[in-house]
Order: sequence, then C-alpha cells, then structure tokens
Amino acid sequence: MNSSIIIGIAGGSASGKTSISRQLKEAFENTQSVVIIRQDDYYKDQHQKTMEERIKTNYDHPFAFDNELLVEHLKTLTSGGSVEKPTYDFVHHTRSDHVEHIDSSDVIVIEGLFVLENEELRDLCDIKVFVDTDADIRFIRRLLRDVNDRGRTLDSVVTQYTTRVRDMHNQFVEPSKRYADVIIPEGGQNSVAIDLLLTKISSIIHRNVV
Ligand SMILES: Nc1ncnc2c1ncn2[C@@H]1O[C@H](COP(=O)(O)OP(=O)(O)O)[C@@H](O)[C@H]1O
Ligand SMILES: Nc1ccn([C@@H]2O[C@H](COP(=O)(O)O)[C@@H](O)[C@H]2O)c(=O)n1
Repeated sequence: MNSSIIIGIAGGSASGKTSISRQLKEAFENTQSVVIIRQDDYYKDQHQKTMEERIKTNYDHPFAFDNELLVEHLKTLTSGGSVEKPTYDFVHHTRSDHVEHIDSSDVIVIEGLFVLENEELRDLCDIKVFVDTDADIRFIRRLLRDVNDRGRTLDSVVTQYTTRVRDMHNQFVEPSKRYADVIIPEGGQNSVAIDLLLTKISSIIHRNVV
C-alpha cells in the first residue's frame, strides 16, 4: 500500500459530517480501503469528574479535545501502523471503557468540529472539506438527534445550544471554513458533492492497486 491520504471533514454540530463520512465508507465497504475517525471520540476523559462537573464542561471549545492523541494516531495510521482508538459515551459525558482497534487504510476520513480549526490537524489533511449547513437546520437536527440518541432532554439541548454551541460555532467553527478545498452545502443529501468525493477516493484506491 502507498502511504494513506487523509480527508478532513469539518462543520458545525449536526451539519451532516457523520452522515457524509458514513456514505463514503459504505461505498467502499467491500474494499476495506476507507476508515473513519471521529474527533468526538477524542473528547478528553472525564472519569475523575462528578456528573455535575461534566455537565458544566464546554464541549464546544477546542480545549475539550485531546487533539495531541488524535494527531499521534493519524500519524501512526498514515505511516501504515495500527491504533487503539478511544470511544466516547455521550450519555455519561466521558470516554467509554472500551477501545477500537483501527488498522491503516488507503483513505482515512477524519471528521469533527475542529478538524480545520486546529492547525496541526488541518496540515495533516490532503483534502479539506467543510459541511456548510444553516444554523436553524443544524439546531433542529441536533435537537432530534440528542433527544433520541444522546439521552438529552429538550430543555437541556436548548440551554446548551443558546449558552455554548452557537457562540463557540461562530468563534471557532465557522471561521475555519476559509481553509476548505471543498464546501458542501446542506450535508448528507448533496449527492453531487458526495459523488465528487467518491470519484476522488476511487482514483486514490485504484492508484494504490496498480
Ligand atoms: N441531509 C439531511 N437531512 C435530514 N437529516 C439529516 C441530514 N443529514 C444529517 N441528518 C440528521 O441530522 C443529525 C445530525 O447529522 P450528523 O451527520 O450526525 O451531523 P454531525 O456529524 O455533523 O454532527 C442526524 O440525526 C442525521 O441523521
Ligand atoms: N459530552 C458531550 C460531548 C459533546 N457534546 C456535543 O457534541 C457536539 C459535537 O458532536 P457533533 O457530532 O454534533 O459534531 C458538540 O457541539 C458538543 O456540544 C455534548 O453535548 N456532550
């Protein structure tokens, strides 16, 4: 295998980063050539904190992440190695007890809020994508997802959004759009943009085969 390439997918919370990454992975499911790493899995461990303290954490600030470990893992994967990736538990606001074994791959997709905001991460990305979805749509998607999948109440989602998510998005996520090579409006239903990425990935995999 030639060295891996990294596709970075940034964008606001609930913009559609995970949905797009999933579609890229599914298109190459048989080849095992695409691996997805979620920045969310690199939220700092908070086992030592009480639940009350965890709820107060600002999860929309870059400091909430262990980006040092993420960068180290990406470097290991691009040089052909394997990593034991942490996994995150959104219900308990901390790392889960299990890790996932991840092998290197032709294409590594890294998706998360600050993939383009963080200079070290950004510089590791060969292709930089920003998912650009309007704030009202992101809020509606997040409300539904967090209540259905992340164990949240309607009130807690509204409070978190208005006190933290919106301001942090405007301060850190939105300005990072300027670093993108490709901007995908509205996320997962943009079949033209997804097809373009699939074609690019296909050419990388093919190049590594011949
Ligand atoms: N184009 C879309 N139309 C409707 N719902 C969507 C669309 N894209 C994503 N969603 C839904 O919105 C929520 C957030 O999407 P997700 O891909 O997890 O965003 P992110 O990874 O950016 O936080 C999920 O429940 C997902 O199913
Ligand atoms: N314990 C946590 C950790 C993170 N969040 C929120 O998740 C968002 C990032 O994930 P996306 O999949 O939506 O990009 C971020 O906006 C955090 O507010 C949380 O609620 N609880």
